Amino acid sequence: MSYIKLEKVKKRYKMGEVIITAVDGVDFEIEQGDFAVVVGPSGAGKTTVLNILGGMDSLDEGIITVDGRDISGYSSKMLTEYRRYDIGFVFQFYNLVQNLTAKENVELASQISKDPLEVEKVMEMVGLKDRMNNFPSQLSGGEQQRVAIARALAKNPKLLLCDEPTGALDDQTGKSILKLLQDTCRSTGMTVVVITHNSALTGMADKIIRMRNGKVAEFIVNENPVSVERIEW
Ligand SMILES: Nc1ncnc2c1ncn2[C@@H]1O[C@H](COP(=O)(O)OP(=O)(O)OP(=O)(O)O)[C@@H](O)[C@H]1O
Repeated sequence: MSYIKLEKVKKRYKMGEVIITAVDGVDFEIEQGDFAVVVGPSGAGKTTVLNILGGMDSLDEGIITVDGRDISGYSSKMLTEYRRYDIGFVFQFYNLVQNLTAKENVELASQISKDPLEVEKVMEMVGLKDRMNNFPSQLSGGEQQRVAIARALAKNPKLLLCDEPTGALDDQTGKSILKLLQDTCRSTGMTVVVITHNSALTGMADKIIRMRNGKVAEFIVNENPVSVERIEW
């Protein structure tokens, strides 16, 4: 049994009289410790899949199993716990609390975890040991994203979900963030799923899920993922 398994997952949104099928029968599997990339054009359904996988949205049909548990059958209370303890999220625009320091932003997450990692260690992991007491406005975009990653990692989640984590960053900074995510995946064995519209990222992934019109257009198992440094943007 795979660590993550989606079977015939469907999600529709009703906009007045119109029904939009955002996810239209999606199947894929990801193993524990995989670095997986979900790639595809705008509107393909990538964010919807990630939100469902992270317990932030419900599905209409299908089954999602994570670590042997059928989360598609979860009540809203169970989903809250799932989000709190099992999932780390990283967003495009960091979503940091502006009047808290970098360290305090990370502590916020570790405080609600059952089995948190040590905050100072995580700050060191993401390369921000010397910037812990800075506020978000005193940090560059790349550094703010490192804080956001530290915040997600500090919870010690089963799954790290990243929605366009480099979308607001220049190419070099984006690469350094991807390197951090890939290194974290390799060194901790954490399962990482990254959404992107940038096909260049596929070379560094173990699993590539290419989406189009709410469906999986292509699923690739990459036996020889390369390091970020070798990716051409
Ligand atoms: N809350 C919502 N209400 C109505 N329609 C929605 C909602 N969320 C997503 N959709 C629609 O579902 C489809 C898939 O959207 P989704 O955001 O998952 O795509 P995406 O691949 O992540 O695109 P992008 O790269 O632009 O973020 C789109 O047509 C979108 O307009």
